[in-house]
Amino acid sequence: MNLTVLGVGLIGGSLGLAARQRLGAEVTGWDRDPAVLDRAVSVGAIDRGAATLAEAVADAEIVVVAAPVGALPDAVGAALAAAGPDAVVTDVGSVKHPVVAAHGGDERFIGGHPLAGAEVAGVEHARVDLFDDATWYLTPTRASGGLLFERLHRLLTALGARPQAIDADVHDRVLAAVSHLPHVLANVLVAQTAAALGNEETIPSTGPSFRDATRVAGANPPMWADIYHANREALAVQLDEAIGRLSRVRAILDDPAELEAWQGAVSEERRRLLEAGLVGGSTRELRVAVPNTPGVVAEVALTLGRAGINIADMALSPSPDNRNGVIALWCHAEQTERAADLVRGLGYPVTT
Ligand SMILES: NC(=O)c1ccc[n+]([C@@H]2O[C@H](COP(=O)([O-])OP(=O)(O)OC[C@H]3O[C@@H](n4cnc5c(N)ncnc54)[C@H](O)[C@@H]3O)[C@@H](O)[C@H]2O)c1
Ligand SMILES: O=C(O)C(=O)C[C@]1(C(=O)O)C=C[C@@H](O)C=C1
Repeated sequence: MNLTVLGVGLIGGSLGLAARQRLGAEVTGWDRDPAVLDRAVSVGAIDRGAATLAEAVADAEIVVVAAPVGALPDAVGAALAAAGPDAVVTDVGSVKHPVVAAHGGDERFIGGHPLAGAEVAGVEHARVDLFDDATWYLTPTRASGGLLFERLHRLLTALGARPQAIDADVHDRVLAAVSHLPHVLANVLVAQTAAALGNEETIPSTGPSFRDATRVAGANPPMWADIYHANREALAVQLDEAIGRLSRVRAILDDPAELEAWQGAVSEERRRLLEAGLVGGSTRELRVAVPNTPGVVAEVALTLGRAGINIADMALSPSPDNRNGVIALWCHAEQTERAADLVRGLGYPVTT
C-alpha cells in the first residue's frame, strides 16, 4: 500500500510508524518544514521525504493530512488537486467543520480525527502504539465514495484503531466538551495555582491529583491556539456552562449534605461516561442489501456511529451489474441486534 503523510509531526509520524511496521506500507512524507523529513526517516516514520506536496501525493492510494487545524482546508485542497482519481484523502484535525465545509463535496475526501495523542509535539515523539484501541472519528458526507470509505476504515482498523462515523458538527460539539474544555481547565488550574502560590516562601510539592488534572496544560501552543479558535462557538458554550457549574459549587460550600450528593452523582456520571467508550468481546456479521447510490455507506455508518455502535470491520460487494450491493458489517455481538434494527429503520433489508 502506498500511503502519503502531509505534515510529519507527532500524529503523522505515529501513523507512518504504525503503517510501516504493522502493515508493511510504503510511506512517503512531505512537511512544510523540510528539516522534519530527515528526522522522520531516521526514526522510521517514513520511507522517504518528497521535495514537493504534488510529488508526495502523485502515486498515493491513501493521503493523510496531519497538519495543524488552521492549515487543513488549503492543504487538503492541494492534496485533492494533486491526487489521482482513485485516491482517498483524509485528515486528522481536532476540529472538523472548517475542512469538511471546504471539501465535503469531493467524493475522495473523508474527514478524520483520532481520539489519541499526547502533550508533546514533533516526529521525535511519534509512537507506533499511539492509536491502539483508540476511537478514530470519520466524517463521511453524502458525497463520499463508499469504496474509499471502506479502504480508509480497513487501514485504521488494521492499525489497531476503532473507526466511528460521526457528523462533523456533532463531532465539534462533543469534542468541545470532552477535549477542548479539559485543556482549557488544565491551563486555568496551572495559572491559578501559580498565581496563588506566587507569594508563598516555599512552593509545596504538587500532589498526584494536580499532576493528573494538569498533564495537558500548556501543550503544543500553536496547535491548541488553532483548535480553540477554530471551535470557538462550541467551546464558548462549554465555558459558559462550566462557569455556571463552578458558581453552583461555590453556592453549596456551606452545605455538607449537598456537597456529598454532588460528589456522589459525579462519581456515577464518570463511571457511565468511561464505560460508554469500552467495547470488547466477539463480533457478529450483519449483511445489508443496498442500492448502489451515492451516500449509502455514509448513511449506514453515520446511523450506527450516532448510536455509539462500533463497526469493527466492513466489506463492500457490488452486484455484477453494479446496480445493488451488499455491505457486510462486523459489530460487537451485544450490539448486533440494535445495529440491525437501526439499519432496517433506514429501509434496507438486513440479515444477521
Ligand atoms: N497532538 C494531539 O494530541 C492530537 C491528537 C489528535 C489529532 N491531532 C491533530 O493532528 C494535527 C497535527 O498535530 P500534531 O500533534 O502532530 O502536531 P505537530 O506539531 O507534532 O506536527 C505538525 C506538523 O505539521 C507540519 N506543518 C505545519 N503546517 C503545515 C502545512 N501547511 N503543510 C504540511 N505540514 C505542515 C509541521 O511542520 C509539523 O511537522 C493537528 O491538526 C491536530 O489538531 C493532534
Ligand atoms: O492525551 C493527550 O495528551 C491529548 O490531549 C489527546 C487529545 C485529547 O484531548 O484527548 C487531544 C487532542 C486530540 O484532538 C485528541 C486527543
